Amino acid sequence: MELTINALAVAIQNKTLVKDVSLTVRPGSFVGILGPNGSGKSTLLRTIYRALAPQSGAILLNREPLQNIKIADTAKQIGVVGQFHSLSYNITVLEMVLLGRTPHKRRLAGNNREDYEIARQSLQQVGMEHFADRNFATLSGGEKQRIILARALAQQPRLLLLDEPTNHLDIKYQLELLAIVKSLDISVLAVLHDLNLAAMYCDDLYILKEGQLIAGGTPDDVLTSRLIRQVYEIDCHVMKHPRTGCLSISYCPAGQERITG
Ligand SMILES: Nc1ncnc2c1ncn2[C@@H]1O[C@H](COP(=O)(O)OP(=O)(O)OP(=O)(O)O)[C@@H](O)[C@H]1O
Repeated sequence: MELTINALAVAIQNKTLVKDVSLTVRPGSFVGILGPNGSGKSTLLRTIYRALAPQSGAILLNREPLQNIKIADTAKQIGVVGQFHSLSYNITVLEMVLLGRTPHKRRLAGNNREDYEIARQSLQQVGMEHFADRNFATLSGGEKQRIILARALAQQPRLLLLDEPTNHLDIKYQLELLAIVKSLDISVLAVLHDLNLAAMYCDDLYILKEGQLIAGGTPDDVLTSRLIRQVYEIDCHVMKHPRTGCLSISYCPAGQERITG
């Protein structure tokens, strides 16, 4: 699925939080949105999944304006993994993942064999199949985050929107989660904070600052020390990782050339 955003503006309480944003997520590509805290990343994502209405501009799915698509149809096509908010529903993990099947079912219809199979496969994809019968509320933050991804996978979306999906995960699971997402043959738009993870997994990156896009392109194009300084007001060293060939960024706190020695 192709996502196109043209000259989008979003305002809340008369304050414009997203200004003139245009970007494209090509079918099957993994696109990252980066930017400092409060730069409008979540606001942009929430507008795409229709939790907020745009002030102006257009959002198109496969060139069809979003407002022409029924909400029930967008629910089938767009999966969302939002920011972690210590969810503690008192249901089993399998029941939580089965909720991902809801947009595909008639109202009040129960889960059928296919729903169970898809839910168990999704649990397997995130390495959590042995947690199926556990009470969701008793999981750790990182375990919950993986189950929420499994729920989105069970939805079998054609576009996945992720808001800081690696929050609460240790580094092994950060890498694993992004590798799972990358291996899916669907379009992904993810808000990320970790520039190194973005460099490793994203095909394209866009950088937001104060609601405006200030750069877009491949990680090699975007993640320059000059741009990182402009956006985050820090010094850094950017090099190619000798094993992965991806950009690798190390940070130098402002005004400190050496911390030890
Ligand atoms: N409902 C709201 N009412 C008023 N201001 C809001 C509302 N939602 C967001 N904002 C403000 O809009 C700005 C952008 O918020 P947003 O959550 O989109 O930023 P973000 O880039 O995702 O930030 P972070 O990296 O900290 O998660 C922030 O200054 C925030 O305080």
